[in-house]
Amino acid sequence: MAEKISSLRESKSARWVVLILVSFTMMCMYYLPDAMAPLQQNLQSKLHWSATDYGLFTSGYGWFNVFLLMMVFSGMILDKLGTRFTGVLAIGIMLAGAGIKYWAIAGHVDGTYELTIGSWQVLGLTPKSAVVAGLGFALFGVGSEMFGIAANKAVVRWFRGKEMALAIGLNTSTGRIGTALAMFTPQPLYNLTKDVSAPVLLSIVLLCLGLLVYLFFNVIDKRLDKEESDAGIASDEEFKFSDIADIARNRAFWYISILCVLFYSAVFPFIKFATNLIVQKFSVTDTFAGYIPALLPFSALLLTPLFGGISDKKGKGASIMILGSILLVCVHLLFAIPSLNSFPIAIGLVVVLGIAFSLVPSAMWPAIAKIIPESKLGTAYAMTFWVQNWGLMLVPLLIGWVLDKYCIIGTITRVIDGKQEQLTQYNYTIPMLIFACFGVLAIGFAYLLKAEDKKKGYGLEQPNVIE
Ligand SMILES: C[C@H](N)C(=O)N[C@@H](CCCCN)C(=O)O
Repeated sequence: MAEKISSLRESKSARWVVLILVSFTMMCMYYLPDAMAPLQQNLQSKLHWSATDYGLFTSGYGWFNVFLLMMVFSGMILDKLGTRFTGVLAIGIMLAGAGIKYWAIAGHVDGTYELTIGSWQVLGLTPKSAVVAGLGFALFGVGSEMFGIAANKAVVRWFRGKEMALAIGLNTSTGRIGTALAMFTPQPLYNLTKDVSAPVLLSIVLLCLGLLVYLFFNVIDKRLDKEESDAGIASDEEFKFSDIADIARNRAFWYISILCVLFYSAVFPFIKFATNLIVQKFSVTDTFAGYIPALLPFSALLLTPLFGGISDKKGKGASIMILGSILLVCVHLLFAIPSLNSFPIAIGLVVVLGIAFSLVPSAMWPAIAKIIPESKLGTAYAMTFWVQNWGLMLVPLLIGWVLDKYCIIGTITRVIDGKQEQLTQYNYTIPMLIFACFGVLAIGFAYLLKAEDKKKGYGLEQPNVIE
């Protein structure tokens, strides 16, 4: 009997075109989450956001994902309706969220909120603009996470048994281009327009471009479906509720998910505060300070596919996660030392953080595909993202609160757009120690994962490529 194979999937060029299309959309989507980070001080002077308000707005990304279990629904939608429909739906949701965020940051929302439950002051004179922008970001977060799991599943579908980790690495890397652009462009855009919302508008344009490109992917992916059904190859099994229980029973899955929340909690929220940290600690200008954290996605951009390629050929996935977590701790501890304040040190540390940020994701995302069958992969990625979103939601809140409560060291007067503005000065030692603690715990879970792999034989330390 003739072997049932898909010629489209076997075609290297078709696989790589698919990867380019999905990754381009990923890049467009990664611009918005970090686009406000270089403008933290401008948000303080223009919209009167304190560090706590900025932390609240930043935490918005996870609100709906965490509390409304949106990612679990996203995983179900994905496993039931497929990557094409889910991807388009996700981009639509991101566009709606970005629109709300733009409206709030463009200055259409005035006044403050105060919310007290019993003796607990939940919101104390919080600018409405921060809350509404946070709600927009929350909606964007739903779409962004939904797209992330759809993209992962699409890449795994096209690359399983091939260059899977390399492909996931390249896909993640193009996301990093979006993050790097988000760090380089907002200050120049602001200097040009004097408008803090200009980067959000740019993100809306990028999302529309991403949508167009994703529609091209849909055309090719549909051809693969047709080819597989003509060849009698079964399409993915549909989502079942028992999938969640099956995945939740897998100990290795929990080790990866906990490692994921710890590791990413020490990276993404760090990026959100990094420009301000560098302005405050290393005494450089806002514009220049924004360029230093941009080195992080840049180094990750080059190294993630490199490490992905290495783990495809040589394996060692669990060990790579341990090494990445160790580097993460070293970087944050060195950032915490007050006397290390010369800016070449900041550059070096950010580059090393970029290495850590390449090692762990390049091994972590393919590892999930090794321990969970493909039919449940959408749900599994969704569950991991759900755990991770707790960190993405709570950690910025914690850091913003800690900064305002324990780290204020004074105020300075600066002339911004011809006006004298009072800007709060912070010492970032405690936040950096908090980030380092997440890293220490991440190392522990990476070791547990390695031990579990040895016991169960998932092959995390084995190569991915089947020659
Ligand atoms: C924030 C999002 N949930 C996330 O975890 N992003 C990861 C995953 C990338 C996987 C891409 N195929 C990231 O490292 O950006």
